[in-house]
Amino acid sequence: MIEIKDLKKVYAAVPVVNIPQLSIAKGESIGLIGNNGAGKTTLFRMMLDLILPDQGEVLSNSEPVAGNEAWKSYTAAYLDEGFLIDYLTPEEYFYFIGGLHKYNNAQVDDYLSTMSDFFNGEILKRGKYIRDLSKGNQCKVGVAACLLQNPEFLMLDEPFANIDPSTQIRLKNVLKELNAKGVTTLVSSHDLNHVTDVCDRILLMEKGKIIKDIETNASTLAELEAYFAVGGQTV
Ligand SMILES: Nc1ncnc2c1ncn2[C@@H]1O[C@H](COP(=O)(O)OP(=O)(O)OP(=O)(O)O)[C@@H](O)[C@H]1O
Repeated sequence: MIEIKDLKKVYAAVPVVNIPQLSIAKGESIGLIGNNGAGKTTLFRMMLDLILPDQGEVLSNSEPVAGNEAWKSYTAAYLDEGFLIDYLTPEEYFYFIGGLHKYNNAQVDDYLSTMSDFFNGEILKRGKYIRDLSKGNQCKVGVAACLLQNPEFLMLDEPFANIDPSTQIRLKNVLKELNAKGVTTLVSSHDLNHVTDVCDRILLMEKGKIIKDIETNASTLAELEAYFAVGGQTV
């Protein structure tokens, strides 16, 4: 589904992403891990055509994402609050996003009624604008807006970072359900427990390079903990 070819991004003469080749097959659940500054978000941004690579390209279903529109109909992503519209209420935002995918407000309401556990009474009908929600609740809105789009490919950047433990567990269940339905997921996280729990394949990034590409198995968590316990290694 996704092909990365010879992808490079350089800031201040330092390569912050440098991936000669990476394939993500349809239906895979991928966890992207790596210490601060490893290049995870920069990779996500190039995969979403938010920044241009200095070299190479990202293909989605065999078409370059850069300058193309087709991938947008089946890809949903939440990287940060910049993906939200601060002056809208959550309801208005969901209707807006739903409208882009030709859902009417009643269809959006039906979907929102399935999210009441995930929202935990804090998102809807609170008379608050998105800008006034806590960071964790903003993240819930962003993730819920992704799910509303019924994506074939879902990208989430550190979705567990600001959400409470109950929501983390719910989100993990949501991700497992999506994978069972064949949705391809790419989730970055600093939480090794969560990524090894929900992802079949783990990519470990360091200094812009994918230095490990592991099929998750019973020893993966211990292997990764051992790696990070010594602060990661350079290659
Ligand atoms: N616009 C920019 N200008 C200069 N340097 C940048 C820019 N964006 C990112 N970088 C640098 O690129 C490197 C990778 O950053 P990136 O945000 O991709 O890392 P990350 O793995 O997502 O980190 P974290 O885990 O802290 O979120 C960092 O050294 C960062 O300072």
